[in-house]
Amino acid sequence: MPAIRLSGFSGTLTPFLYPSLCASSRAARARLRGPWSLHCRCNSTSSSPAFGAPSVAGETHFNRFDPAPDDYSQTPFADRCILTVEAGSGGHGCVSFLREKYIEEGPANGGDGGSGGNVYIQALNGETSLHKLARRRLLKAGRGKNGQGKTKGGERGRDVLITVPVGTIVREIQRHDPIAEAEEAERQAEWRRRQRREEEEEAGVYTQEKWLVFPGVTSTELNRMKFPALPKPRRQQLAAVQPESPIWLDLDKHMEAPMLLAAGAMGGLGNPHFVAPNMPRPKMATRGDEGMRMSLQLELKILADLGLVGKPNAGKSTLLRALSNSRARVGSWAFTTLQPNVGTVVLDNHKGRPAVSKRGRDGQLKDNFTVADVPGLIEDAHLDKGLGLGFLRHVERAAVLAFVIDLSAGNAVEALKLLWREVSEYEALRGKELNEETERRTVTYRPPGTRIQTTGEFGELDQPDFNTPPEFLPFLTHTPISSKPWFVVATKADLPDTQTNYEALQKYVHDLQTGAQPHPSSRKNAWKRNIHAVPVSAIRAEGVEVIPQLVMDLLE
Ligand SMILES: Nc1nc2c(ncn2[C@@H]2O[C@H](COP(=O)(O)OP(=O)(O)OP(=O)(O)O)[C@@H](O)[C@H]2O)c(=O)[nH]1
Ligand SMILES: [Mg+2]
Repeated sequence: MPAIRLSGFSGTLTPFLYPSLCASSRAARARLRGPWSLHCRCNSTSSSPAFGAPSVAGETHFNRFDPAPDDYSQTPFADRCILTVEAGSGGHGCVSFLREKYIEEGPANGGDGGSGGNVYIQALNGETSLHKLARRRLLKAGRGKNGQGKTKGGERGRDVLITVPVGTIVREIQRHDPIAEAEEAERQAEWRRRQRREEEEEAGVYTQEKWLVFPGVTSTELNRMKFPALPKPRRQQLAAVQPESPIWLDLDKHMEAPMLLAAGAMGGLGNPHFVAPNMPRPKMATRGDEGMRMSLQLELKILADLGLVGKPNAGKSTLLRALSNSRARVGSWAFTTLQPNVGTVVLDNHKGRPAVSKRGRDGQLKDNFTVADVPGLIEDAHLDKGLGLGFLRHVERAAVLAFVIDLSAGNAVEALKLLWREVSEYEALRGKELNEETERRTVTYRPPGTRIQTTGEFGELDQPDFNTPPEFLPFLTHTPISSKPWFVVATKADLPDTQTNYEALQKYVHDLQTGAQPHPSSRKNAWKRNIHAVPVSAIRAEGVEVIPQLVMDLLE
């Protein structure tokens, strides 16, 4: 990583914005810029009006960085939704008998019902939002087809695949699992049988939800019919790889293959299953099981490389436009941005191929990075004021944070301190939440090999198997926000009388590095190395060209 010293840094960045602050050489500036420059930004500065020249009164001059309020594109976006998923029900078994010439009363040949479709989930890099799922609300896998005569099994139900963006968290809210209920009922019945010391199987009875009978059976015949004991509740073999309940998934990586969420229910049994010496031609089959139903809460926490944190109207969206091809909405009022925008900054050395030389968080070579522009943050945002928590959630996952400060809107140092106060209050809240969650998981976790046995009225309590070594739950981890690398983007530097404000900010940032000032988050392990205050004019795309290099170095 090329060493960037603050003194050299400040001098090399400022000549066109603040010529008087410029002290050091052009060579240092070239070193800082690195081999990259922005893919699409280079000639945009020349098209902007001359630096410092006041715009002609009455003339409306719009460009990419200072667009008209209605010049934006907004892709539909949702970062949370509640979804009900239903695994497919099984098809019914079939009651049928062989019919052939010269065979008067053929044997039973009803096929089994097909099993229901499964529900899968997959996090994909191409997905960006949960809005499609938010609209659907209920996703149902297909029901298995019924069995048919001539021992033809029913067809399987259609599977359902839920595709979500990388960074989605899936939490189970509630579930209705008919098989688990049937298993529980079976366990209770077993226990009662054992109490009465009855070894022999109890004869079954006719229940409409469980049994299907031959269509020609009359009600008197049905009353006299003997039913075998109901078969034990069954699950597909696939159900073994289902995540344990309650589901809590953090899909923070691109998934090559889908993951099973809920396996479809088994189909019913055809009448050949009930052939017995005393019942050679059974006139009954079982119905297919009902599919499992779950309510899931999906939450997308954007996994951008750079998160822009700033007060409303600070110029975050303009900065995103200046850095990437984004068409985020820009307006001269607070809360222009109501939902996060993500832009991609492509690093290009103008040789037709990307300059790939840095490795990202996952060790992969990176030729671009993503920037998340989130709604502005006001005082007490951590108490959910303004758009508060809704956006702080996204900041939490960015690898690097850029605090965007409007130099023309009062004391820049105070503004930076306020932003840090909100962010660190949020961090404290999250820490508490995480501890509670870790505790919750510790209590409910049961190591593998533990079996539930049933004795006593409510069944025997869980008896951990002490012979198998316990498997520890992975700790819930997250990088504290304050220990993430960060820097300051002092924007609107083109406006008059912003120089002294910038100088004060720069001095404060320098003092943070040297330890002369405490870190604004007042945390112990807060990031203090390589903090820079970059003056930019996003509206003219000036000064922003050093940001990609800075971000790539910090990402490394
Ligand atoms: N002079 C000047 N004006 C700027 C600059 N950057 C942004 N602005 C203006 O500041 C206003 C707010 O810009 P936005 O980019 O919408 O600010 P924001 O931080 O995204 O605002 P919210 O989405 O409301 O949080 C707009 O009128 C911009 O034209 C700059 O570098 N110089
Ligand atoms: Mg905005």
